[in-house]
This record gives sequence, C-alpha cells and structure tokens, in this order.
Amino acid sequence: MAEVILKNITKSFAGHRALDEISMIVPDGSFVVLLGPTGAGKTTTLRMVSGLDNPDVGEVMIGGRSMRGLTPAQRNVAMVFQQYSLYPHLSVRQNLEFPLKSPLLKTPQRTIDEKVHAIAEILQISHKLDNKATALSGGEMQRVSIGRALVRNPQIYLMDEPLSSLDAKLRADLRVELKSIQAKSGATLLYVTHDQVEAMTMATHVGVLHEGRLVQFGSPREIYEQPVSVYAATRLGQPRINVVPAELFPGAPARAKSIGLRPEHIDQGDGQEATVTRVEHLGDQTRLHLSFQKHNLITVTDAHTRLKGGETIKIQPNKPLYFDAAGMRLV
Ligand SMILES: Nc1ncnc2c1ncn2[C@@H]1O[C@H](COP(=O)(O)OP(=O)(O)OP(=O)(O)O)[C@@H](O)[C@H]1O
Repeated sequence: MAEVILKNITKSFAGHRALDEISMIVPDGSFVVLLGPTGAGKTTTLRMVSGLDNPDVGEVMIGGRSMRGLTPAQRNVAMVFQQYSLYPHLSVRQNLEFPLKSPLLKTPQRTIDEKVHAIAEILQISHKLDNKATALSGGEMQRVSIGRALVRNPQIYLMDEPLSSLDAKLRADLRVELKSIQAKSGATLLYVTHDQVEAMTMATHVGVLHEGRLVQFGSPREIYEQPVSVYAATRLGQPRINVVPAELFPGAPARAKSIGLRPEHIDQGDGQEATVTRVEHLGDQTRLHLSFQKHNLITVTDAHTRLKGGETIKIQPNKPLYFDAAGMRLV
C-alpha cells in the first residue's frame, strides 16, 4: 500500500472554508481516524484524497506521486461510504466479485472465488452469497459494501462512517475484524467516524478536526493523555473529560482558567466533599455522578461499590490537565 500526504489543503464552498490548510501524513500501513463534530471537514478531507473533489489550494500525494488531475479510478483507492452503494440487480457474490473482474486485472476465477469466500466469511455473509443485493437488510448491505472494498488491493482504503448503520453487536465484531485485517495485511486506512470507541480501538493515529483545521494529530493515547486543548480533550474518552473552573481545586498555575479531569483521575478518600447524585452499575465498572460545588462530575469506581445516591465522599484530582482562557492546554 502507500503513504498519503496532504499538503496545505484548502477548500471553500460558496465562500465558506470547509478545509483550512490541512497538512497531514498518513503513514504507509497506518490506520488514521479523523474525528470531529458534524461540519468539521472529515468527509471533505476524504473526498480530496479520493479524487471525488479537488482542493482549491494544496496537493494530495499517494505513494510519492502527485494526484493532481487524476480521477478516483486512476488513484486506485477503495471507498466505503456510510450509505451502502451496491449494484441492486446483482447477487451478493457478483457484487463482491465486481472489483476483481476488471479486464485490466485478469484475475483467475479461482483467486476471485477464494477472495470472495474469505471476505464473506469475515463479514458473516457467506450464507447470503446467492441473494440479490436488494434482498438484504441494511446491515447486510453495508457489510457487502465493506467487502467490496476489502477484496481489492488499493493504495489506500477510504471509509466514511462505515459501521454507523450496523447494530451494536455487529459494530463491535467488525471493529475487531477491520483492525485485524488492517494489522495483518498492512493496509493503509483513512477512516472517518463520530464514534470515539472506534477511534480508540482501531486507530494508530487520530486527526482531530475543528472547523476545517487539523488541531491535533497523534496516537489515540497521546491525544487522550496530552490533548492540546479542551476541544481535543473532549473528542476522546467515554465518559467525557470533566472540565471545571480552575479555582475549585488548589494548585492550579496562575494562567489556568479550567481544569480537565478524566473520570479515572478523580481520587476518592481524601480532599474535598462531593455528593453522590447517581450510581450507574455497568457490570465491569461503576460510574459515580457527583455534585461538587454546583458542578457535575463523573468518575469511575469499583464495580462492586456499595455507595448510594445522597452519600458524601471526599475527592481530589490526580493528573489534572490545565487550560487557559482560550481553552489551550498549559504545559
Ligand atoms: N458540496 C458541498 N457544497 C457546499 N458545502 C459543502 C459541500 N460539502 C461540504 N460542505 C460544507 O463543508 C463543511 C464540511 O463538511 P463535511 O461534510 O466535510 O463535514 P463532516 O465533518 O464530514 O461532517 P459530518 O460528520 O456531518 O459528515 C460543512 O460546513 C459543509 O456544509
């Protein structure tokens, strides 16, 4: 597969800047996840790489070659969108075979059969191979769309929320499968999602987008532990990071306006009093909702805690992150 470089990409629609000087390197064999709220520019970034759209300024390089003026087919990228896009008159098998049947590829039928079977197995659709594409549920159609990309051997896979239409169980299964396919095959992926669990579990790198700008690029762990801003900090972590005024706890630097505390970074036992407002037992862990000086906090605690709503506990920060008035991290 190939390294992809985005150099200074700017794109406007009717005077609105959808992408603002985006520069990013998607290393060969990496799984890069773009995160950001709606309108941040995630899909537009994918479209620039795919060739479905072109930047006003800047350049995309794939495998060391400029993609300027090249069509999606010439770029040899495989795309999966949120909404399945299958050939309705073909069977599942024919849909999966389609990318391999190009006369240019001259793939032997045996190789095609093997690939289609292997992918159908992974995506749990082997029993539907002879169904018409239209005789499938939405989730099945989406699995076929993913399969159609995976049978190919492109320079890069571009995926735009490919799992969002699937139910929770299948989404969790496919998350594991996609990550393992990528790790085994060394495929390069650029992947858009709103789902930060997908980002945390699959990404080798995360790009955080905010209003068309790339505000942080790094490993999921780096962004979780060392976010550059409150905005970047809130993109990863479930429950979300707690952000409260800096003066609520002692020890903040002079310029700090707010403190960010990950749920696991609120220690219990010593410190200041907080009231437990709700206890959520999730099986493997328990979440405590706290009221602390008129602010709501969420922390995690022992799965078997006997704490109940209305009780008082003592808390103190552990590994606090400090942010200035503009929301930028103070290091
Ligand atoms: N073809 C277009 N014409 C006009 N405006 C567009 C077009 N495509 C994107 N935009 C605008 O560009 C901005 C970025 O859109 P984009 O679809 O990249 O966001 P996104 O981060 O993918 O959002 P979502 O999570 O909702 O898919 C938005 O303000 C959007 O309205």
